[in-house]
Amino acid sequence: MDKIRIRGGRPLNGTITVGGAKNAALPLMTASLLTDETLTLTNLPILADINTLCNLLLQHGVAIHMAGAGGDCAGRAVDFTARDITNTTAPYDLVRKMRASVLVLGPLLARCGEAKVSLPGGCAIGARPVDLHIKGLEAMGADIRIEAGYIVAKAPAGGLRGAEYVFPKVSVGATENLLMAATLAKGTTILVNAAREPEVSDLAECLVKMGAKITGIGSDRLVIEGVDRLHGARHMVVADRIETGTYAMAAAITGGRLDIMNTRLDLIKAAVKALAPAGVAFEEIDNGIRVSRANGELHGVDVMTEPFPGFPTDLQAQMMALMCTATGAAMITETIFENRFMHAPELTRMGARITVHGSSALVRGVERLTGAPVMATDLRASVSLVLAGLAAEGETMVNRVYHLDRGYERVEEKLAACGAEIERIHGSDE
Ligand SMILES: CC(=O)N[C@H]1[C@@H](OP(=O)(O)OP(=O)(O)OC[C@H]2O[C@@H](n3ccc(=O)[nH]c3=O)[C@H](O)[C@@H]2O)O[C@H](CO)[C@@H](O)[C@@H]1O
Ligand SMILES: C=C(OP(=O)(O)O)C(=O)O
Repeated sequence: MDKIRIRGGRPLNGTITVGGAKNAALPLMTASLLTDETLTLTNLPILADINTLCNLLLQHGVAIHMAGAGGDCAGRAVDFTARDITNTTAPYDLVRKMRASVLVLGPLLARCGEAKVSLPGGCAIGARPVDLHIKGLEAMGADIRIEAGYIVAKAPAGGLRGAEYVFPKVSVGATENLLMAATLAKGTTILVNAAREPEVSDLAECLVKMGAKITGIGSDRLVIEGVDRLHGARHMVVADRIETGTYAMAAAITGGRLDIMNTRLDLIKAAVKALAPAGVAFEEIDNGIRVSRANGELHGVDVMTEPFPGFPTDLQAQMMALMCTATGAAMITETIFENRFMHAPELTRMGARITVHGSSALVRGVERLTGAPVMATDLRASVSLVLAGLAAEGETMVNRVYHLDRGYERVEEKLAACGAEIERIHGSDE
């Protein structure tokens, strides 16, 4: 397994380019199942999760080619063509590798009238149930049974029916599954208390380009009028706001200055609302954001994660790392996932003072962190350890960086280009 070695204490200065959002690219890729024409996605990031989903789509019969050329899906612009769906089963050995694979359920049910999708199972940060996906599709007339670890779903003879579904809690994935299913349902679907994340809106905008009839995009009430079929389209994946926020915190934690390009300030409003009082300065520049410390010092601020437009849970671990060396204390409360503080004991190994009480963690700032060998446990925890390593005195070795590769493209290269002393150590696949 690869490791990442960092020698910290150097301010980052330079330019970092942000890729397309992993959490937008994944649902956008599954939307290709809704039409027999070609969906071309541009600004597609090169990530492990993208490749995993490509493998899943290929076994459904989706043809995947570099736009304008043949080949795999490692490029930036990729054609997805589901002319004939030859298999409606998403097997455990692929789904368990990437939970978002469950997003093929709605499209397969809508296009083919059936789907057999492995239950994704939990992951490090929580149980990750899919009951809301199932209940919403049942409201649209689907007959769904759980058999031997699989979701076995069948649409009514005439296809899925439009329905009004009120989400008992906000769910990004369930909103996306139902949104895609509703585009081809008979009649109108109203999704109430729908997720408003920019990645959901990006999916909705792509579906509209494909011929879907959707109103309320960006709100928590989506109205979808089903159509008989969707056609191909070309869509650019929205910038990754989590990558943007991560690199903003990299600038802040090292006391440097970064120009973060191919992204927008409005995508990280909630993060800015928390970081500005902490002493981080943001300036909008052409096609990006300039980030540095406002006046040298960082101050502890309290943060609570919430569904969009609140503070993103996917930036919580990075914020905790930043608060470790801030003056004063910070109370960080995680309201979305039940086990998303696994970075805390690892940061403590680096000298951080963190006390976890249930869904809250109290961080008391220290003068300086010290480098140490640490273990990545999940995607965002891994990058929070990289951030801490950039600021720490001495050497930090981050183990199990396969977690990092799920959602960050060439992170060590991007940081090294801005002055970080960071390198990847390729390990055996033990
Ligand atoms: C690929 C992708 O887009 N992943 C994102 C997506 O995950 P994901 O779509 O899995 O997250 P959800 O928004 O669905 O989860 C929010 C909460 O609802 C719960 N829940 C979810 C579904 C369900 O059927 N039943 C249920 O109880 C979850 O356990 C969690 O506690 O949104 C999360 C919250 O913004 C982000 O952290 C993930 O990065
Ligand atoms: C939790 C995340 O992703 P996933 O839902 O794919 O696990 C994430 O992107 O932080």
